[in-house]
Amino acid sequence: MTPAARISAAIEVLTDIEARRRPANDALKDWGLAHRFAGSSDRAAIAGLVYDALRRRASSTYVMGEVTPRANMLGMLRLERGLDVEAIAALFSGARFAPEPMSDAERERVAAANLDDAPPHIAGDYPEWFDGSFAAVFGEARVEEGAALAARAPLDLRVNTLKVERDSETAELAEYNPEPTGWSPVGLRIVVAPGSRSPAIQSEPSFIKGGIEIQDEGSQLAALFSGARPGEQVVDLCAGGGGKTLALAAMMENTGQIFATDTDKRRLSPIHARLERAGIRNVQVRTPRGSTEILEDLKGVIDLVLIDAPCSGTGSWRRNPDAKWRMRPGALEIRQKDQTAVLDRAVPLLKPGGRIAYITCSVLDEENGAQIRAFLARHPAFSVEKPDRVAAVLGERGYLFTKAALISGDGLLMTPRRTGTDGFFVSILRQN
Ligand SMILES: C[S@@+](CC[C@H](N)C(=O)[O-])C[C@H]1O[C@@H](n2cnc3c(N)ncnc32)[C@H](O)[C@@H]1O
Repeated sequence: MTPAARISAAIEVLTDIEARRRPANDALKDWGLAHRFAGSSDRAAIAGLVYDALRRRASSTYVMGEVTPRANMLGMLRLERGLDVEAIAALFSGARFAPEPMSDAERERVAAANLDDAPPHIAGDYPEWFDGSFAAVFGEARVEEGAALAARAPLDLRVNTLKVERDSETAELAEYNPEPTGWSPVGLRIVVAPGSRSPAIQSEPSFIKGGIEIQDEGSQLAALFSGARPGEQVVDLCAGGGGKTLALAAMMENTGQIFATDTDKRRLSPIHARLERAGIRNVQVRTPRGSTEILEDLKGVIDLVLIDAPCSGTGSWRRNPDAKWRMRPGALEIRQKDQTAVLDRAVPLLKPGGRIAYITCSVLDEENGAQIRAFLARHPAFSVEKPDRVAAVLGERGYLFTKAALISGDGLLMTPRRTGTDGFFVSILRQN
């Protein structure tokens, strides 16, 4: 396909996403099924265009003065890809399979595109109803924080230290030029150029043999900050597919015991194959059974309960750029109720002096600090561990990390702008 034909296809996919309010991935898959002639490079390029357009939807449509998939694409090519008017006109040529030529008004808009007078939610590319929440956390920096959350994310890997070392995996994956992550001692980062195919990591021998897992550096750090130690008794209460469980098992050197559960059986099911591949022997999966409390026998004996809480996912907008436009205020309220319930469920499991690691991939205080403050009001026997102690697990980089992250009395917040990771909040609640 020509570059112009790819743009037409991407506009078609954006139109489908908007008309049927469906996830970008589903719309892209359907397009692929209906256009089997398109090769894998074409598909990757079209997906790159669609995701970049979604990342910059508010700012692109603002500069073009209309909210349509075509305006979204034109504005994105200018603002995100940095193409000038003539380069865009060459793509919007009206030739066979190319989009219609730009009108005079469109040319003028593209030429004059700038965000100098745009309101924060437009320049930062986030939904307007989040503006109050973003202002509460980031103040004047919310435009830059929003823009960093709208940027493309690198591909991060966690090296499974139960099987291999970071240096050997760096050599194994040399064709992708992986770099050690800045903070996590077990992370590798691969930067993917815009519109290029993401490396097929799942087909790599390193992955198949359990040497690496795909996991954002922020998620790796959240697991590290729990301070899980060899020999401990740990509950992973929201284990889902097991990303954090696997990281905890490696930190605990396959000793002690991790009880992994989740309220949703389907989300839990991939964990079995992942544990097997990673060579993990200290995890017991507790699959939920109706309304029975499956953790009854663990009351009062647990050192650490990890809560990777269900949340808005605002911190992972880099990886799910369409999710931010689909989210509604009602969904946030439901998540907050779940978070409160899951925090309270952790308390009776702890032995005296035990701790809860509360984690979200959200940047909103409603799901982070406000949850912690409400928890402390309900459970005065707990206190928040000081962030410098939490970050001490990073050794000498711990100090720099506490300068980079957003620290409060409630915990620490990572963001793409501040720590170069997805947005993650971590609070360690210790029972006195
Ligand atoms: C952020 S995801 C977990 C991701 C997982 N820990 C990982 O690292 O791959 C949150 C999980 O919480 C689960 N969940 C939602 N409400 C819950 C509750 N009340 N108790 C336990 N888990 C819950 C969801 O099913 C979801 O799998």
